[in-house]
Amino acid sequence: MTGAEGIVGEFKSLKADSDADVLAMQVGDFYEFFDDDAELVGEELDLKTSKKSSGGVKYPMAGVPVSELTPYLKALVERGYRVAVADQRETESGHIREISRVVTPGTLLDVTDADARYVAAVVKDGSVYGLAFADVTTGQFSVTTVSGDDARDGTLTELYRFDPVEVLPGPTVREDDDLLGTIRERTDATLTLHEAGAFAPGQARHVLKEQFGATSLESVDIEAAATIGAAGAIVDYVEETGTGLLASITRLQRYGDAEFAELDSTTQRNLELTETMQGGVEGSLYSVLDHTVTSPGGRRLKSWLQRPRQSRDTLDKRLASVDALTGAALAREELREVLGDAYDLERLASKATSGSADAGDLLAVRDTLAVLPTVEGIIENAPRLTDSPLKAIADRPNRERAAELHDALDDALAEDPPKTVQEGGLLTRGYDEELDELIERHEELERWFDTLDERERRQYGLRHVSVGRNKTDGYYIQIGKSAADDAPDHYENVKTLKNSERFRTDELAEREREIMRIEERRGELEYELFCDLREEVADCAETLQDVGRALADIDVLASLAVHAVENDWTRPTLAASGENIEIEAGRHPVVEQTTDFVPNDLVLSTERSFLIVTGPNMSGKSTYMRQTALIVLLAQIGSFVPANAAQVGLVDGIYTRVGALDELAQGRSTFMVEMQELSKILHTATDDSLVILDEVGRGTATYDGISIAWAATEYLHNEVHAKTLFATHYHELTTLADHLDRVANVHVAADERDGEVTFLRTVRDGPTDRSYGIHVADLAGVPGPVVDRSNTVLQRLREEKAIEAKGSGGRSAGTKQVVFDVGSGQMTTASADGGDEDDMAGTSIGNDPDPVTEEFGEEAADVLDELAAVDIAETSPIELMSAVQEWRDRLDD
Ligand SMILES: Nc1ncnc2c1ncn2[C@@H]1O[C@H](COP(=O)(O)OP(=O)(O)OP(=O)(O)O)[C@@H](O)[C@H]1O
Repeated sequence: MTGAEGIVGEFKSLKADSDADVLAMQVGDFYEFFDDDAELVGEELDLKTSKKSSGGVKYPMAGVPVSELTPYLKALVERGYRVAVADQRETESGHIREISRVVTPGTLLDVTDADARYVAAVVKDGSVYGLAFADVTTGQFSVTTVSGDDARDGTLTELYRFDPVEVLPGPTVREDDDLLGTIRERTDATLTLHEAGAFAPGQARHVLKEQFGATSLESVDIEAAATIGAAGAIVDYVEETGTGLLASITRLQRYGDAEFAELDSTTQRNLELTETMQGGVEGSLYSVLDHTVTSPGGRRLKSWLQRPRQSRDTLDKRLASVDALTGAALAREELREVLGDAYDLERLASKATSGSADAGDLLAVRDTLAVLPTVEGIIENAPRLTDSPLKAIADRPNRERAAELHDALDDALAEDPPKTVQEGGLLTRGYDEELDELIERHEELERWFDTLDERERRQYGLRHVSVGRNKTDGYYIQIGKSAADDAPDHYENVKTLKNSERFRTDELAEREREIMRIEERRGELEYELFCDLREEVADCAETLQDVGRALADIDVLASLAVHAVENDWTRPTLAASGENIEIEAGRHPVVEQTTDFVPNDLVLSTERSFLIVTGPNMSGKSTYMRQTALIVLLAQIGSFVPANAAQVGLVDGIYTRVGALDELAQGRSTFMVEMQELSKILHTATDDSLVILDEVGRGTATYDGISIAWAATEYLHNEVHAKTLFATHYHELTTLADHLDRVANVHVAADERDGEVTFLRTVRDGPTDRSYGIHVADLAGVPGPVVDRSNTVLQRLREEKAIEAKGSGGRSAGTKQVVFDVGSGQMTTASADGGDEDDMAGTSIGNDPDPVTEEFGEEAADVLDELAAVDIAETSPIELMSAVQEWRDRLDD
């Protein structure tokens, strides 16, 4: 087949056999795109397209030189396309073209950004979800199983955390439009429908055994079929792309709930861990905390922040290392300087295993391997560091193997190798005997050519003579026009130029043949030797990953130490779950960077586990609550914390409910989101969790809001027992402290003098004595009549309703039945001796209903009875509203 149509036909049939969006087909020295693909590439990459016409049909066509394909591939894949590459191979009967690989977002190796690039698989098996995440650029491969009531949410949280670039949904996930839609919404990932059979547990198990070996698969002990399916599908997929990346995936890591403290995607966003609510990195906790000097270090710090730990042992080790590093300033700075020379070893290992590493990459491997012993030396020379767990981190990798590989690379590689690997110049003298001979002979021949003009001049008395070489003419002797007639007879004229003539001789031709033969052989041999060397590096992938991870850990720990020293942070004391959280002079790690921060104390204990935080707008309630969450989180990644002293009873999860900024864009009402988040917290938090609620109930009518906030407080206090901070402007809620054992009030103080409010930023015990809402409106310049009218309306509203508070679950004998009268601001209580909830509900308010009947009549007494019988926790706000409306109507009659 020749001509455009033949090639286009071949292109189309190869394309039809692949499931790629775009095909790049090699035709000689170019990769060509034809037809629709040419148009797409032309448009997306601004590549010039031309028309090839054949047999009356015109085909759009675009091409890039073979050596320049990579950046185009990368650009296409980053725009979400799957690109198949068909290479041309010479055979005895001509050339054939075959698809050699399919590059996809999750299998793109040539990346420059520091972030991890995960391809994820999600499999659903009834209510159990299996998840697998592979970063082919570093060989990281993690799997987990999510089950239980909130499995779906948990799955989405994991996806949010890993933020994959490509997701392979399993067959049942594909049928779940809702889930698929949410995955699309939550990640920017390309969804790829990989062959359904690959997700089947039997086939998946087989593939995993092939990849990791039967024993290591057993030791990882994955039980859920869904998880096996997800892990197997990824391995199968990566293999199918043909990119040779599979070899970099050397270890299967399973992680489970118990290891990490729960930190759902909402909380990660609310606490602005790795990006701010507005979406930028600047201003996030990560941006403030990051002093790492390598990109793997930065990646590691980010993942620590997203995955706080629960294991005291792990955390104590990290803290001890940070502690040692804070006290060894000189060694710490030396370490950071040396680490600065380290490259991204995990990524380099992947490049080696996929066969795409060039000589520069192998030099980077060598140089990074050299960092390890230097790091060890620094640790050994600093007694504080030697005695810390840092030593064990540096000792973790197989150092002997790493040293051997380093030496092998050092012996082999030339110091300044070319970018391409097929032109020679990659390896040093003394590495290979044959190569040395070739190089020597080559240099001899070069010398012969270099001195040829001089010899010819001398021998034949020639003038204006020089020797040159170019691609078309090869070597030649050039004589200026004026002297060209003097050329000896055996000179064969090969070209006439304007001012000169070019000649060749038999001897020159013979030497030229030899030098070309040598050059070809040298290129081949160097390439072979280089490939062997690259193989050797690939065989050490696991060691390289270990070294890379150890260096990244040390980088993060040193970074945490730097931040602690520069910001006067302190080492927290970790205590068992359930123990107190006590913070002395705590600060907000991000706000303190830009503000003259007023530190505050906090105690959350078993006796005082629920704090209602009140205070005017802008006084610092949110900041106080967030700093508490962040201090706990920092302690649970093994970092020092912004406080004078801190004891952290480890938590099993941090849950937050604060304002939702971006949900409206996703078509859900703000209030709906608020309630969904609250619901999730009430369902999942435990007595070992930390819960932060910021103005829950604000998104709806005031009394609906108060009712919900009231009931949620009771539920968290009575049922969940989580350590909770709840900021509210409903200062009616502050009375709960008098009646729920573990609830206490704190407020952020403000000073009001001569109509001027000064924010003191100091947190004090007790509730605020008054609401400043209208006052703040006044300060903000709201017109006087509106402010005055607001005050009148507020008074009127206060005369309207009464709310009932339940005691500690109503279970224990002698609990109090509490009624808060919003109008008077008074609480009345009634004993519910030994009764269960129903008995209690039946108890009427006040000690004696008769005076009510006497003064207001029977209807009023009935209404009060009904009011007392309402179970707030079980009644929807709407029902409550209509009941109140009905009571009012009855009392008005
Ligand atoms: N302890 C502190 N020291 C210094 N500045 C603080 C402190 N706490 C808060 N601030 C500053 O006050 C500003 C307002 O704080 P924050 O948002 O926490 O108030 P808030 O009481 O939650 O307000 P609102 O009720 O309106 O949501 C913050 O942006 C911060 O700059």
